Amino acid sequence: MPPAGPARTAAGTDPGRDAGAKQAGEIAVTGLTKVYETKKSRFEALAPIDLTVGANAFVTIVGPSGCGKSTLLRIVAGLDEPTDGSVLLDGEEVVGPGAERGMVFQGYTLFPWLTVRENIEYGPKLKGVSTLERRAISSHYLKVIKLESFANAYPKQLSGGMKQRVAIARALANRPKVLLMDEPFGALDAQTKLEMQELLLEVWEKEKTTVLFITHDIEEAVFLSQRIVVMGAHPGRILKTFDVALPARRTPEVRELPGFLALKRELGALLKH
Ligand SMILES: Nc1ncnc2c1ncn2[C@@H]1O[C@H](COP(=O)(O)OP(=O)(O)OP(=O)(O)O)[C@@H](O)[C@H]1O
Repeated sequence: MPPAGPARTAAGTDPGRDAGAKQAGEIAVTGLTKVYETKKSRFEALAPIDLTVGANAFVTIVGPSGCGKSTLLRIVAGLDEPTDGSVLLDGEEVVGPGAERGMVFQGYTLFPWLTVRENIEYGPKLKGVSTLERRAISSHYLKVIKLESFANAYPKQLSGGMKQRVAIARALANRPKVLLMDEPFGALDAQTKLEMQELLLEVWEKEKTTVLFITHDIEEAVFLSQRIVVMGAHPGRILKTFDVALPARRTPEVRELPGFLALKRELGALLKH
Protein backbone atom coordinates (compact mmCIF):
# COMPACT_ATOMS: atom_id res chain seq x y z
CA MET A 1 0.00 0.00 0.00
CA PRO A 2 1.29 3.49 -0.80
CA PRO A 3 2.40 5.66 2.08
CA ALA A 4 0.03 8.20 3.51
CA GLY A 5 -0.08 11.85 2.59
CA PRO A 6 0.54 14.37 5.32
CA ALA A 7 -2.35 14.96 7.66
CA ARG A 8 -2.96 18.65 7.68
CA THR A 9 -5.44 19.04 10.46
CA ALA A 10 -5.37 19.03 14.19
CA ALA A 11 -7.36 16.57 16.22
CA GLY A 12 -10.92 17.72 16.71
CA THR A 13 -11.27 19.38 13.31
CA ASP A 14 -12.67 17.65 10.25
CA PRO A 15 -9.72 15.76 8.81
CA GLY A 16 -11.64 14.99 5.63
CA ARG A 17 -10.65 18.21 3.93
CA ASP A 18 -9.45 21.56 5.12
CA ALA A 19 -8.85 24.93 3.60
CA GLY A 20 -5.18 24.26 3.00
CA ALA A 21 -5.70 20.88 1.39
CA LYS A 22 -4.66 20.49 -2.21
CA GLN A 23 -7.78 19.83 -4.25
CA ALA A 24 -8.04 19.00 -7.95
CA GLY A 25 -7.19 15.46 -9.07
CA GLU A 26 -7.32 15.60 -12.87
CA ILE A 27 -6.05 12.50 -14.64
CA ALA A 28 -4.77 12.88 -18.21
CA VAL A 29 -3.90 9.71 -20.10
CA THR A 30 -2.24 10.37 -23.44
CA GLY A 31 -1.23 7.94 -26.17
CA LEU A 32 -0.98 5.17 -23.61
CA THR A 33 -0.14 1.69 -24.86
CA LYS A 34 0.74 -1.57 -23.15
CA VAL A 35 2.41 -4.51 -24.84
CA TYR A 36 3.16 -7.69 -22.89
CA GLU A 37 6.16 -9.25 -24.47
CA THR A 38 8.08 -12.44 -23.82
CA LYS A 39 10.77 -14.06 -25.95
CA LYS A 40 8.11 -16.09 -27.72
CA SER A 41 5.07 -13.84 -27.76
CA ARG A 42 3.88 -10.30 -28.07
CA PHE A 43 0.45 -9.23 -26.83
CA GLU A 44 -0.94 -5.77 -27.40
CA ALA A 45 -3.11 -5.25 -24.32
CA LEU A 46 -3.79 -1.54 -24.87
CA ALA A 47 -3.82 0.35 -28.16
CA PRO A 48 -3.24 4.07 -27.76
CA ILE A 49 -5.62 5.32 -25.10
CA ASP A 50 -6.45 8.98 -24.61
CA LEU A 51 -8.63 9.78 -21.63
CA THR A 52 -9.10 12.77 -19.39
CA VAL A 53 -10.86 12.44 -16.05
CA GLY A 54 -11.65 15.87 -14.68
CA ALA A 55 -11.02 16.80 -11.06
CA ASN A 56 -13.82 15.50 -8.82
CA ALA A 57 -15.42 13.58 -11.68
CA PHE A 58 -16.85 10.09 -11.33
CA VAL A 59 -15.88 8.12 -14.43
CA THR A 60 -16.54 4.43 -14.95
CA ILE A 61 -14.90 2.06 -17.40
CA VAL A 62 -16.88 -0.89 -18.71
CA GLY A 63 -15.87 -3.46 -21.29
CA PRO A 64 -15.57 -7.17 -21.95
CA SER A 65 -13.26 -9.37 -19.95
CA GLY A 66 -9.68 -9.00 -21.07
CA CYS A 67 -10.08 -5.61 -22.78
CA GLY A 68 -7.47 -4.05 -20.54
CA LYS A 69 -9.50 -2.22 -17.90
CA SER A 70 -7.37 -3.42 -14.99
CA THR A 71 -4.19 -2.88 -16.97
CA LEU A 72 -5.18 0.74 -17.56
CA LEU A 73 -6.09 1.28 -13.90
CA ARG A 74 -2.86 -0.32 -12.70
CA ILE A 75 -0.86 2.01 -14.93
CA VAL A 76 -2.78 5.04 -13.59
CA ALA A 77 -2.05 3.72 -10.09
CA GLY A 78 1.64 3.51 -10.95
CA LEU A 79 1.69 -0.23 -10.23
CA ASP A 80 2.57 -1.02 -13.83
CA GLU A 81 4.42 0.90 -16.54
CA PRO A 82 3.03 1.84 -19.91
CA THR A 83 4.90 0.72 -23.02
CA ASP A 84 4.32 4.14 -24.49
CA GLY A 85 2.43 7.31 -23.60
CA SER A 86 1.90 9.00 -20.29
CA VAL A 87 -0.37 9.48 -17.29
CA LEU A 88 -0.43 12.89 -15.67
CA LEU A 89 -2.07 13.73 -12.37
CA ASP A 90 -2.61 17.47 -12.18
CA GLY A 91 0.10 17.89 -14.76
CA GLU A 92 2.67 15.71 -13.01
CA GLU A 93 3.76 12.46 -14.58
CA VAL A 94 2.85 9.28 -12.68
CA VAL A 95 5.98 7.20 -12.26
CA GLY A 96 4.96 4.90 -9.41
CA PRO A 97 2.40 4.44 -6.66
CA GLY A 98 1.61 7.54 -4.63
CA ALA A 99 -0.51 8.53 -1.67
CA GLU A 100 -2.57 10.90 -3.83
CA ARG A 101 -3.98 7.84 -5.66
CA GLY A 102 -5.91 5.46 -3.40
CA MET A 103 -6.75 1.96 -4.63
CA VAL A 104 -9.71 -0.27 -3.75
CA PHE A 105 -9.87 -3.73 -5.32
CA GLN A 106 -12.45 -6.50 -5.40
CA GLY A 107 -10.50 -8.75 -3.04
CA TYR A 108 -10.58 -7.74 0.57
CA THR A 109 -7.14 -6.37 1.15
CA LEU A 110 -7.41 -5.47 4.82
CA PHE A 111 -4.73 -6.55 7.25
CA PRO A 112 -6.39 -9.37 9.23
CA TRP A 113 -4.23 -8.83 12.30
CA LEU A 114 -5.27 -5.17 12.66
CA THR A 115 -8.60 -3.86 13.93
CA VAL A 116 -10.85 -1.78 11.70
CA ARG A 117 -9.51 1.42 13.26
CA GLU A 118 -5.91 0.26 12.93
CA ASN A 119 -6.47 -0.65 9.29
CA ILE A 120 -7.77 2.87 8.61
CA GLU A 121 -4.85 4.42 10.49
CA TYR A 122 -2.25 2.28 8.74
CA GLY A 123 -1.34 4.77 6.01
CA PRO A 124 -1.14 7.83 8.28
CA LYS A 125 0.91 5.78 10.77
CA LEU A 126 3.43 4.86 8.06
CA LYS A 127 3.73 8.53 7.28
CA GLY A 128 4.50 9.36 10.91
CA VAL A 129 1.24 11.14 11.71
CA SER A 130 0.83 11.56 15.47
CA THR A 131 -1.40 9.21 17.47
CA LEU A 132 -3.84 12.01 18.23
CA GLU A 133 -4.21 13.04 14.61
CA ARG A 134 -4.49 9.44 13.47
CA ARG A 135 -7.30 8.96 15.94
CA ALA A 136 -9.10 12.02 14.52
CA ILE A 137 -8.65 10.73 10.97
CA SER A 138 -9.91 7.21 11.75
CA SER A 139 -12.86 8.56 13.76
CA HIS A 140 -13.83 10.78 10.84
CA TYR A 141 -13.73 7.96 8.30
CA LEU A 142 -15.41 5.45 10.62
CA LYS A 143 -18.29 7.92 10.67
CA VAL A 144 -18.19 8.40 6.89
CA ILE A 145 -18.48 4.63 6.32
CA LYS A 146 -20.98 4.24 9.19
CA LEU A 147 -18.94 1.67 11.09
CA GLU A 148 -18.18 3.56 14.29
CA SER A 149 -19.41 0.67 16.42
CA PHE A 150 -16.99 -1.73 14.70
CA ALA A 151 -13.84 0.32 15.33
CA ASN A 152 -12.29 -2.42 17.46
CA ALA A 153 -13.50 -5.40 15.43
CA TYR A 154 -11.14 -7.48 13.27
CA PRO A 155 -11.77 -8.00 9.54
CA LYS A 156 -12.86 -11.61 10.05
CA GLN A 157 -15.76 -10.34 12.15
CA LEU A 158 -17.08 -8.22 9.26
CA SER A 159 -19.37 -8.98 6.32
CA GLY A 160 -18.09 -8.50 2.76
CA GLY A 161 -19.79 -5.12 2.42
CA MET A 162 -18.36 -3.95 5.74
CA LYS A 163 -14.86 -5.00 4.68
CA GLN A 164 -15.16 -2.99 1.48
CA ARG A 165 -16.35 0.01 3.48
CA VAL A 166 -13.22 -0.26 5.59
CA ALA A 167 -11.10 -0.62 2.43
CA ILE A 168 -12.61 2.63 1.14
CA ALA A 169 -11.98 4.37 4.48
CA ARG A 170 -8.41 3.09 4.53
CA ALA A 171 -7.80 4.51 1.06
CA LEU A 172 -9.43 7.83 2.02
CA ALA A 173 -7.36 8.14 5.21
CA ASN A 174 -4.35 8.79 2.97
CA ARG A 175 -6.14 11.89 1.71
CA PRO A 176 -5.99 10.89 -1.96
CA LYS A 177 -7.00 13.21 -4.75
CA VAL A 178 -8.08 10.19 -6.75
CA LEU A 179 -9.76 6.88 -5.87
CA LEU A 180 -9.03 4.05 -8.29
CA MET A 181 -11.58 1.27 -7.86
CA ASP A 182 -11.33 -2.08 -9.65
CA GLU A 183 -14.63 -3.98 -9.33
CA PRO A 184 -14.82 -3.11 -5.64
CA PHE A 185 -18.36 -4.46 -5.25
CA GLY A 186 -18.01 -7.40 -7.62
CA ALA A 187 -18.06 -10.02 -4.87
CA LEU A 188 -21.00 -8.62 -2.93
CA ASP A 189 -24.58 -9.85 -2.94
CA ALA A 190 -27.11 -7.77 -4.90
CA GLN A 191 -28.63 -5.91 -1.95
CA THR A 192 -25.28 -5.07 -0.33
CA LYS A 193 -24.01 -3.89 -3.69
CA LEU A 194 -26.87 -1.37 -3.99
CA GLU A 195 -26.20 -0.10 -0.48
CA MET A 196 -22.49 0.24 -1.23
CA GLN A 197 -23.19 2.19 -4.41
CA GLU A 198 -25.29 4.70 -2.47
CA LEU A 199 -22.67 4.95 0.26
CA LEU A 200 -19.90 5.48 -2.28
CA LEU A 201 -21.80 8.36 -3.89
CA GLU A 202 -22.31 9.92 -0.45
CA VAL A 203 -18.58 9.58 0.24
CA TRP A 204 -17.67 10.97 -3.17
CA GLU A 205 -19.89 14.04 -2.71
CA LYS A 206 -18.50 14.65 0.75
CA GLU A 207 -14.81 14.02 0.11
CA LYS A 208 -14.64 15.59 -3.37
CA THR A 209 -12.33 12.92 -4.67
CA THR A 210 -11.97 12.05 -8.34
CA VAL A 211 -13.15 8.47 -8.89
CA LEU A 212 -12.08 6.16 -11.70
CA PHE A 213 -14.14 3.00 -11.33
CA ILE A 214 -14.14 -0.32 -13.19
CA THR A 215 -17.16 -2.58 -13.34
CA HIS A 216 -18.74 -5.36 -15.38
CA ASP A 217 -22.14 -4.26 -14.17
CA ILE A 218 -23.81 -1.85 -16.59
CA GLU A 219 -26.51 -0.82 -14.13
CA GLU A 220 -23.83 -0.01 -11.57
CA ALA A 221 -21.98 2.09 -14.14
CA VAL A 222 -25.09 4.10 -15.06
CA PHE A 223 -26.14 4.62 -11.45
CA LEU A 224 -22.75 5.83 -10.25
CA SER A 225 -21.19 7.74 -13.10
CA GLN A 226 -21.10 11.13 -14.63
CA ARG A 227 -19.32 9.61 -17.61
CA ILE A 228 -18.97 6.04 -18.86
CA VAL A 229 -16.08 4.90 -21.01
CA VAL A 230 -16.73 1.75 -23.02
CA MET A 231 -13.68 -0.26 -23.95
CA GLY A 232 -13.32 -2.95 -26.59
CA ALA A 233 -10.81 -5.77 -26.86
CA HIS A 234 -8.11 -6.96 -29.28
CA PRO A 235 -6.46 -4.63 -28.71
CA GLY A 236 -7.87 -2.85 -25.66
CA ARG A 237 -9.16 0.53 -26.78
CA ILE A 238 -11.87 3.08 -26.10
CA LEU A 239 -14.95 2.45 -28.24
CA LYS A 240 -17.24 5.17 -27.01
CA THR A 241 -17.78 7.61 -24.17
CA PHE A 242 -21.18 8.52 -22.72
CA ASP A 243 -22.02 11.53 -20.60
CA VAL A 244 -24.70 10.40 -18.18
CA ALA A 245 -27.52 12.94 -18.29
CA LEU A 246 -29.26 11.92 -15.08
CA PRO A 247 -30.02 13.97 -11.94
CA ALA A 248 -26.89 14.73 -9.94
CA ARG A 249 -28.48 13.21 -6.84
CA ARG A 250 -28.78 9.52 -7.57
CA THR A 251 -31.66 8.36 -5.42
CA PRO A 252 -32.91 4.77 -5.92
CA GLU A 253 -35.78 6.19 -8.04
CA VAL A 254 -33.23 7.26 -10.67
CA ARG A 255 -32.99 3.58 -11.65
CA GLU A 256 -36.57 3.75 -12.96
CA LEU A 257 -36.14 6.86 -15.14
CA PRO A 258 -36.54 6.37 -18.90
CA GLY A 259 -33.09 7.93 -19.46
CA PHE A 260 -31.51 5.42 -17.08
CA LEU A 261 -33.15 2.45 -18.78
CA ALA A 262 -32.36 3.75 -22.26
CA LEU A 263 -28.67 4.20 -21.47
CA LYS A 264 -28.53 0.76 -19.88
CA ARG A 265 -30.02 -0.70 -23.06
CA GLU A 266 -27.62 1.19 -25.31
CA LEU A 267 -24.59 0.07 -23.31
CA GLY A 268 -25.85 -3.50 -23.25
CA ALA A 269 -26.22 -3.51 -27.01
CA LEU A 270 -22.77 -2.00 -27.51
CA LEU A 271 -21.13 -4.56 -25.25
CA LYS A 272 -22.84 -7.47 -26.99
CA HIS A 273 -20.79 -6.87 -30.14
N1 LIG B 1 1.30 -9.60 -16.81
C1 LIG B 1 0.70 -9.95 -17.93
N2 LIG B 1 1.35 -10.63 -18.90
C2 LIG B 1 0.76 -10.95 -20.05
N3 LIG B 1 -0.51 -10.63 -20.36
C3 LIG B 1 -1.21 -9.96 -19.45
C4 LIG B 1 -0.66 -9.57 -18.19
N4 LIG B 1 -1.60 -8.90 -17.49
C5 LIG B 1 -2.69 -8.87 -18.28
N5 LIG B 1 -2.47 -9.50 -19.45
C6 LIG B 1 -3.41 -9.65 -20.56
O1 LIG B 1 -3.85 -8.36 -20.94
C7 LIG B 1 -5.22 -8.39 -21.26
C8 LIG B 1 -5.94 -7.35 -20.45
O2 LIG B 1 -6.01 -7.81 -19.09
P1 LIG B 1 -6.81 -7.00 -17.98
O3 LIG B 1 -6.74 -7.75 -16.73
O4 LIG B 1 -6.35 -5.60 -17.99
O5 LIG B 1 -8.29 -7.05 -18.58
P2 LIG B 1 -9.65 -6.63 -17.92
O6 LIG B 1 -10.43 -5.88 -18.95
O7 LIG B 1 -9.43 -5.96 -16.63
O8 LIG B 1 -10.31 -8.06 -17.67
P3 LIG B 1 -11.36 -8.54 -16.57
O9 LIG B 1 -12.61 -7.75 -16.82
O10 LIG B 1 -11.55 -9.99 -16.86
O11 LIG B 1 -10.77 -8.27 -15.23
C9 LIG B 1 -5.72 -9.80 -21.03
O12 LIG B 1 -5.79 -10.48 -22.26
C10 LIG B 1 -4.66 -10.42 -20.15
O13 LIG B 1 -4.52 -11.79 -20.40
